[in-house]
Amino acid sequence: MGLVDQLVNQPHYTLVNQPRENDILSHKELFDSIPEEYLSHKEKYENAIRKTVLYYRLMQKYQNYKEGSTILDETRANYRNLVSFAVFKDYPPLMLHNGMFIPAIAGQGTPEQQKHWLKRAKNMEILGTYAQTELGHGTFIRGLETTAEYDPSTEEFVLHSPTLTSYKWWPGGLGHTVNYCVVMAQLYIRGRHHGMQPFLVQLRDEATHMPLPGVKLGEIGAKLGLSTVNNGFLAFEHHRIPRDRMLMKNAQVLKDGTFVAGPSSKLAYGTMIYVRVIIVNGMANLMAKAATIAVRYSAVRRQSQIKPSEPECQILDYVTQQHKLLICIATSLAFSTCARWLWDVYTGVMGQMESGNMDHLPELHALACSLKVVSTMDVSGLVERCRLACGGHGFMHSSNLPYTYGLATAACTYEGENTVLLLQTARSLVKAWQKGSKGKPLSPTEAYLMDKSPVPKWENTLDGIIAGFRRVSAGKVQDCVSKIDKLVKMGTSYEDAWNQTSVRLVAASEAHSRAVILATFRSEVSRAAAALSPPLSRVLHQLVHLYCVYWALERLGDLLLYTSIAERDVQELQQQYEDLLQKIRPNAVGLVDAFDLRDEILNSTLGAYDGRVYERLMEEALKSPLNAEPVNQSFHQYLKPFMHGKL
Ligand SMILES: CCCCCCCCCC/C=C\CCCC(=O)SCCNC(=O)CCNC(=O)[C@H](O)C(C)(C)COP(=O)(O)OP(=O)(O)OC[C@H]1O[C@@H](n2cnc3c(N)ncnc32)[C@H](O)[C@@H]1OP(=O)(O)O
Ligand SMILES: Cc1cc2nc3c(=O)[nH]c(=O)nc-3n(C[C@H](O)[C@H](O)[C@H](O)COP(=O)(O)OP(=O)(O)OC[C@H]3O[C@@H](n4cnc5c(N)ncnc54)[C@H](O)[C@@H]3O)c2cc1C
Repeated sequence: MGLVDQLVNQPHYTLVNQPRENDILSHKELFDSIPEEYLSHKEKYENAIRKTVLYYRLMQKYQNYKEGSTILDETRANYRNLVSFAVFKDYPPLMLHNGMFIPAIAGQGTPEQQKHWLKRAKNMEILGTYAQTELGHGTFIRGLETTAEYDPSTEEFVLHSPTLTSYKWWPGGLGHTVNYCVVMAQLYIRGRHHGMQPFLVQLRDEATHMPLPGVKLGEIGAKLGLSTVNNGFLAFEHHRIPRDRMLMKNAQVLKDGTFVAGPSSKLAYGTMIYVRVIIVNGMANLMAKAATIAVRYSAVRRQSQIKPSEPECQILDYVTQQHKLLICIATSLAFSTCARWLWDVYTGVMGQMESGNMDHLPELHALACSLKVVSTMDVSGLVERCRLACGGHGFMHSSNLPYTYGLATAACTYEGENTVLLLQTARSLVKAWQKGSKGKPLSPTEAYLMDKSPVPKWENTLDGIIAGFRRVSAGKVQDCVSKIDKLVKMGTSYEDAWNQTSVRLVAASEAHSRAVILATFRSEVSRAAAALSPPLSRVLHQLVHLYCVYWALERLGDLLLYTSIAERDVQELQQQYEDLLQKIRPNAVGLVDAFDLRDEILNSTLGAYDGRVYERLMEEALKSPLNAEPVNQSFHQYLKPFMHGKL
């Protein structure tokens, strides 16, 4: 399928745009008569639960969950991600149920455990989340304090939260929604530590929903965004669970307390790799949504004149507006192509691991970390740019740009804080450099690090730019290795040398990510474009070209340091960039229309297909409860006495 065909015909579109009678979005009871901004914190949550139940009942009715079709395939189709944007401006309270609870069982449970628990979870008979982070630790997993002590006399695990900082803190849906969860806890058997293991724990009575004895639950309070996700806290007071509740696909605990280690202790972290891979595609969706809103609004909004003799122009005709927004279209496509490529890498490595081959897990971990970071970092920044590009109306909740920013920026922190994950990829790059320097073969995505050929003459072509980014990455990695080696030779410990080099390591890791993304975007579009009409192929290649030139101009300093790019090349690149803006401008609206995001999914006064921006802004304004009466009671209660000197 061609690239844009993929956009328009992705499986989720068959679900979302299917004939009316089966169209989830045609059920208007899913939508709010009163904008949720005017609800209280508690009402927002209760309304989200109301819509969640409706939404999942319709999903179960309309979506063809083929028995055996894994949640991974369904989530990959993305329809849940997009359709849920229609029903919930923020994520639903059950985001973690599908996003991590089910994948954790699928990835960490034995076949028997999967058979029993996946069925109940997918039928929504039980609702779950993934509880790893604690009040005191999120990044440093080895520092997590929740314990699971095995008692062979009763064949049970005793879960306990020894300190306030050991309280599980953040898991979505944990506060009041779910009744089960996968808890990551430090396993101890007869006083011996066996690392972090996953446990499937019932938290609430299935009939009364009351917390079970020894389980303390609550929600963590108001946040920047995701106000309906019901992030909560959880503490255990010597809470006992049966032995068969440890998810034992990788490591096992036998009845007598014998611990059987899995092929790698890091397999317990597998759910995080899966989610990082999924997040890249989620970012592509958020970017498509924000770009559609901002580009359509920029085609409707007329402001000021380019020539005094002419009427006010579309703000999209300002080259500065094109500079702000056309990269957003390209970015969405870049991350959706990279997401599919990364998903294929992920499923390939998972398949190899099923047959015991762990060789490619480190490369997958490094790729998942780096692409999760760059996609969340770029999209957060560009969604905010879309908001700013819409002026005052972009600041309205009814534009849906502030909510979209909240969804994007949250992903910079969850599933691995971005700096920490870039350092993980840097760890892989330094190891690759050291390995390659000994003549050992490197993984496909890191092999370029060993290109010792002389720096070639710079070329202002896609090949030239991609090769340039690889030179930057290799050069940065080499500088990091040299600095670390130099510090160690001066007597600094490796760990301190690593820390003192960490700013450069993060930059090297980002450079590597950009080299991977540019190369993947370019090759995936070239492959897809072959099946497309020449005009469509041309505009997609223009977007790839724009994306590569944009990032070359954004990273000029690095290119000047590590390649032979010269001043005249830079002048030419800048001109290429401006020419591309001019070429793409006529197709800008058509390109965002090709994302095919229905009005219900955009949920935006500025981005609706009919362009009735001003009428929609006024319609939304009149929904404010304050507009129900001409004089608010506070005038008589406070202002009038105050203004008359009586308060
Ligand atoms: C719109 C966007 C969304 C779209 C839809 C999304 C749908 C999904 C819904 C869910 C969304 C949100 C909910 C968020 C849920 C969470 O946040 S869950 C909690 C997430 N927490 C983390 O990610 C913690 C981050 N910390 C870590 O991963 C580790 O602590 C860290 C890697 C930072 C360090 O681990 P250490 O134990 O200190 O290990 P090191 O010594 O650094 O490394 C040891 C070796 O292990 C390898 N490693 C580390 N992690 C992994 C892994 N995950 N998989 C495989 N291998 C791993 C590492 O490379 C080292 O290997 P080496 O020794 O170099 O060979
Ligand atoms: C919206 C949202 C939803 C979430 N949902 C869940 C969930 O469902 N389940 C769950 O288990 N967790 C969840 N989390 C928690 C999330 O996974 C953690 O917040 C994340 O892993 C970061 O850990 P932390 O908050 O402890 O930050 P820290 O790790 O304390 O980071 C704070 C700062 O310290 C820096 N830092 C930390 N370690 C290092 C290091 N080694 N080197 C350099 N710098 C470092 C970081 O870069 C950062 O700048 C969620 C978080 C958010 C925001």
